[in-house]
Amino acid sequence: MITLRSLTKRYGAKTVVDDLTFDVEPGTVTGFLGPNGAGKSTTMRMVLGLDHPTSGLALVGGRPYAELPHPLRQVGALLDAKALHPGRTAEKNLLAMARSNDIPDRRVGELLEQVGLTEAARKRTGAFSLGMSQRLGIAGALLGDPKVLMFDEPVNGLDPDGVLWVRGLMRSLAAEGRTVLVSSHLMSEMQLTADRLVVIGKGRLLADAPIEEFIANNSVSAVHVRLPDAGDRRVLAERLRRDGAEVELPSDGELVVRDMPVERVGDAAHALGVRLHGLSPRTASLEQAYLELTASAVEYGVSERALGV
Ligand SMILES: Nc1ncnc2c1ncn2[C@@H]1O[C@H](COP(=O)(O)OP(=O)(O)OP(=O)(O)O)[C@@H](O)[C@H]1O
Repeated sequence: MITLRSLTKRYGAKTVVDDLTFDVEPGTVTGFLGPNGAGKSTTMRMVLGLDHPTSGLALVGGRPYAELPHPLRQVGALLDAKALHPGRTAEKNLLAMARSNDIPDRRVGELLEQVGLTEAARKRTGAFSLGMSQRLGIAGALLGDPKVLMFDEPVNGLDPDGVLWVRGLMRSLAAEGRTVLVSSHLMSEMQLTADRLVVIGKGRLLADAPIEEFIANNSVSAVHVRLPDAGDRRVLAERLRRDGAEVELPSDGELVVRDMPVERVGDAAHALGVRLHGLSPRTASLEQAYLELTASAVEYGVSERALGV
């Protein structure tokens, strides 16, 4: 378990992590999201004792990182895939990590195999592609068989096969009861991987919720109705508006209904005797919900004019 309590980090006058309080629970994959510069990496660095909090606490299994006797056996992390010794081989990089934490040498071979790097074991990591470095970084995180894992953008640079592999790995680590915190800007990937989301913006906590609840709370879902008859369309729209729904008529033969569950829309159509060709509830994607929530917390955004909207 990772525990943050009023965690705060200031650089000069700038507060980059601002009073963060949340728990990352075992047995789940928790997605850690936020716009560029929101403070995700700084938060992870504080959990790993690489940055010191200005105030507040960052604990792993109830203790600060500095008090963990064999830290790699308690918490594994991939923060920067290129933070390897470039002149050393993949195997030597992992061996150095293993020996400094009393981890048996045999784990190195096991991990290289698990991440698909057995054939590159004796290559210097300076010549590795970003994807290979990511795999080696993941091997390093898993080396001590830790209960807590943190991955900063783990699919960055991976091919589709690699992305699929990371997704399966995160899910299986959580299924083994481990605590998994993973940051990514790829919303579609997060929607497939995470159980829970923690979202921050400008260092502050914006949301901490199960993924379905997050989407429901931060987006508008709608019911799309298709009707062949224009008269029926008007009659149904009027009735639904009277019953409190917000109704749009975006194109011929279609109604978009908000603020009303699909069952009530269907019942209203039935009561009026109007003929339907389609009735479908549409839920917003995680991406839509995320953009809605973080719109005002984007620090390094592109103006609407530049986007041509
Ligand atoms: N050593 C430092 N000195 C001064 N400012 C820093 C330092 N490290 C980070 N920052 C600032 O802290 C803020 C948060 O950065 P951080 O890398 O934690 O964000 P992030 O959410 O991980 O962003 P990204 O998604 O772009 O990786 C940024 O404004 C960054 O410029």
